[in-house]
Amino acid sequence: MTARLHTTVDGPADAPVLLLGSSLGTTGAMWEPQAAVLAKRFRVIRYDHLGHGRSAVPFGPYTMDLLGCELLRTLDDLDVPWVHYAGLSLGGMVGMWLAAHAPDRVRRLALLCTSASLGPPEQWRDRAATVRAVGLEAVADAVVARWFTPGFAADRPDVVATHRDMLTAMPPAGYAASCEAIAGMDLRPDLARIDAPTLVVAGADDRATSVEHAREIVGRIPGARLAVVGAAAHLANVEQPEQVSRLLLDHFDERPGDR
Ligand SMILES: O=C(O)CC1=CCC(=O)O1
Repeated sequence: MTARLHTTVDGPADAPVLLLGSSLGTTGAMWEPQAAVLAKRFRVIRYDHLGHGRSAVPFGPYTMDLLGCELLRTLDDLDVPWVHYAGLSLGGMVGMWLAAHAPDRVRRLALLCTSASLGPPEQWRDRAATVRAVGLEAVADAVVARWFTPGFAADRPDVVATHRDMLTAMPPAGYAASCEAIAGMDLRPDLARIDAPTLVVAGADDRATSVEHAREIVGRIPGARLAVVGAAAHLANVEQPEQVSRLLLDHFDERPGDR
């Protein structure tokens, strides 16, 4: 089967690949605040999750295994043997899956505003049912309210509107099927197998995946480090672009002894 994920590529062809995975209800455009600065040092590949943006939208429900296998297939198609990987929220969940199930493909890992188990499952199944029945408008205000702090939302209504538009443009079937992947996810038993050096980043004001979720991941991945970004909600890379870019550049710098 050919890969079904839409990708965009920036940066030098001979630079190490940095693969960026985005949040539920967004596309690779979510990484716009980091793309140019990261592309000076890396070949930056952004992908849209299955069911999102310009990727294929097969029938759901999806699972983390499906999302992860689809990404592996995409790397095979692009002839990319290994990557550095940074993922936010759903992107981080897929990153944990990838680093645990295909350790030879992930050299260094950054997990932002994410969780290894984000219950209760019923809440995700309810959201999926609502979106299938009446579309994304029905959930958009509540979702976007968790993406940004109230102060940022008041200062930058333009940024909020751009991201809200991204969310409501999602194919409802793909968004709903992805909610079901989160409902069925428990990556906690996989985390001890991750051997890629890992940075976990939390937004201090993130109500979707709180600092406690980050601490749980740090506690289970050997050697993982935690960074908490102040004045940031769920889309911390959008709200605090410079801080997050700096954390990623520092973390993905090649170190002596890297595989
Ligand atoms: O959409 C939300 O409520 C927050 C979220 C959970 C996983 C993800 O990618 O976003």
